[in-house]
Amino acid sequence: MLIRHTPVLAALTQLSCPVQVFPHAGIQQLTHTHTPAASMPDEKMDETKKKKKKTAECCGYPISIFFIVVNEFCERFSYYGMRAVLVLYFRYFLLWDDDLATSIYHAFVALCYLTPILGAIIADSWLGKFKTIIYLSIVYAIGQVTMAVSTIHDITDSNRDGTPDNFTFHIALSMLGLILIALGTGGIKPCVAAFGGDQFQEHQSRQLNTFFSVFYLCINAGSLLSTLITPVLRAQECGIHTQQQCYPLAFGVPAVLMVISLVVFIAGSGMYVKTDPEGNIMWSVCKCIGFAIRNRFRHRSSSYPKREHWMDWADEKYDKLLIAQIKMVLKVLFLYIPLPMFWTLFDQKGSRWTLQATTMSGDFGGFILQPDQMQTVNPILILTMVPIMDRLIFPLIQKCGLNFSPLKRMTVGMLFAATAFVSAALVQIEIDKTLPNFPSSSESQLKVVNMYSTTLNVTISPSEHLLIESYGSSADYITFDHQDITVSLNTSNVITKAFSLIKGGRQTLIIPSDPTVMYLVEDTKSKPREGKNAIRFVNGWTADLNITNLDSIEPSATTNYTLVNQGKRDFVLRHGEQWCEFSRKFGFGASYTFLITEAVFSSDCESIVEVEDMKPNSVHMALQIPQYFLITTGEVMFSVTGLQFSYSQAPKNMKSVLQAGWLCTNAVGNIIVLIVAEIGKLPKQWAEYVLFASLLVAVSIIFSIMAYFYTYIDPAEIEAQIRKEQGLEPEEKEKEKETLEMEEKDQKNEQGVKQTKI
Ligand SMILES: N[C@@H](Cc1ccccc1)C(=O)N[C@@H](Cc1ccccc1)C(=O)O
Repeated sequence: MLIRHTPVLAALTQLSCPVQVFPHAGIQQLTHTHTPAASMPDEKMDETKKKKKKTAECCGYPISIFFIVVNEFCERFSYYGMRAVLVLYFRYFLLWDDDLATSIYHAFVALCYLTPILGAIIADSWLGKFKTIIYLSIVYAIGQVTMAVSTIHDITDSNRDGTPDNFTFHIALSMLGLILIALGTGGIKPCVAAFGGDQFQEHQSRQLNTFFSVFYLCINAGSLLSTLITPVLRAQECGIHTQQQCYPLAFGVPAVLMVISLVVFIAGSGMYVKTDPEGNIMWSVCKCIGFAIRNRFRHRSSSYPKREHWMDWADEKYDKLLIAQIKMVLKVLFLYIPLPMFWTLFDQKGSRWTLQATTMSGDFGGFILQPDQMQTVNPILILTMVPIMDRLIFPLIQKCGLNFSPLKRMTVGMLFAATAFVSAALVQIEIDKTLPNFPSSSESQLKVVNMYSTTLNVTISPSEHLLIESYGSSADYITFDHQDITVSLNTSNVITKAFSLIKGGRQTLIIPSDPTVMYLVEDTKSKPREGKNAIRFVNGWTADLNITNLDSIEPSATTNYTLVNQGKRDFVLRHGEQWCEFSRKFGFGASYTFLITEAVFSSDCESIVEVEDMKPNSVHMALQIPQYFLITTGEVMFSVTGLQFSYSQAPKNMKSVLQAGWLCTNAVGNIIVLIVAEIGKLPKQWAEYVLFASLLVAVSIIFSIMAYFYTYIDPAEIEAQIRKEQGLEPEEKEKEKETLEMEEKDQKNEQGVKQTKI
């Protein structure tokens, strides 16, 4: 176990404070007869006692915890539910393009994890955690309601055509809503976990650790339910004048959940242990750090004796306790420097891994999984793995006599995340084997479709000779390293035509019933998005046709691609009184051209020919389960432990600040994802996965070295000890300060300063 006896710890052990191992947390904690309250002034101690008496317990847990975990469940439902439909709202309601929609989405997520700093400062320096949670939850709920209102298209749809008439209004309102939500969700995030921790008393350290696991379970139960429910709500149709996708319901339910979350939190108000902030702590911290730096600079000459820690240069002016607390926080924040790399990998499961899933098959026999639904595997695994880890794995490791301290757990968590990316790379290699051979930027690809009544001999200069039967196509795309081609058809007389192909593109040459008007159409050159199928029709019938959900199609013409979902789809082809129904079952990620023959109506649509432009995805989405399993194991070891660690190692008055520091590592991780996406990618996706895995292994090695030198502390014990020391030596301290002030004036330093290291 990593514990080093610093002077204070040594002093503490001498003061009959036996060191006891709390195996569950893996942190050495100090049992103490001197509680922080014991060294407080009498009135303050009475107040604390009063507060502690009030906390009712159930099975060893404070009852107030119930309100906090329910509050967290509702809040996470609200947050993840809103997030699940946000990009679709940008894309299909505000009609933004893909790039703008995803950039604003990621910027919003990054903002949500930057605002915790603001919430923590407000809580620890000004309002206290309880009031901060209440006020910022109100801001959050207002944001959610604003967002829901912004999605009601009828507000500005004065001509009742089903689309909003004033987009500026909807954009402005939704941006205001999102800013309020980011302020609210981020602001309360560091406070809720820390406030939950504050409810526990000295004798409940085991329950305190279980609390963080239960807290994490509630987060994931809330997020799982909402990511399943809100997309279903969105898919409903609603509206006053015209029926549209029901965004108001999809955003409205999260808004209601946020209001419930606030009400539940307020309902528990009489039961909470509320710790008031000890003045403007953040301002004092900044001033103290500033003074230490300035003072160190002033005494840079070698004639001044060195001090153990650079913060000790604030000793002349600032309280020993404050200096010790700052040292504790800085030590942990320093340790956090490598952590964003974990989140950089973790957050890619929402982007890169979902994209990977779009190139796979989600047919699980009894049910179909859409690519973006694969993400729900994470909270499902969390719900099963946290109890297994807590009840089985960690106790087992402990029984084997292995020391699995929090920082070791976090390192192992990082390594799990790295192996998850190796697994993703292996899956990618399998997928790449099945992907079509798309043209490089200098190549062009061509396919030929024959809608002529007889088999045709097609020559594409200089050397391609094809024999294509009527209503048939060339076997696959032909790749050219030049763009200009000449096509010759051997009909009753030879027809020759020159074409210029698109560089880096895929095209089909359509030879209609009148071959002299043969023409090129552009094909998709990537897998259709979201695992959908791209389909189009070529009309070989003699007159205009109407096809369900497509525009009318002229004879010999080709429709644009339409995206259809997996499963059985029906199309009705109609011309005047004549019609027939055409059904096809689709898989994932394929592309087809359907050739409508002259006999379409007489054959009851049976004669329609299917040309497969791109094969359906064949690698199964189940292959992603190992990588999800590995990253979730990593998350349980890294994230749940990090949450506990940030609470346990923070001084009492800076718990929210350290929680915010922890959340900031996630914000930085998200920003790294954005930068990497912008800077560009490696040519092969699997190579990028391996690169990320290697980077995380390197970072985890650095982290384990830093962790080796970290000393676990019990902040409450140290604070109590310093308070005690201060209480015993006020005069001595006063004298020391006076001497040092004089010394500063004379610009002489003949006397060293006694230092205390935490
Ligand atoms: N496992 C995630 C929740 C999740 C739900 C659905 C899809 C993906 C993820 C989780 O527990 N998140 C926690 C902790 C966290 C994780 C990342 C960044 C900040 C916090 C949460 O509080 O949301």
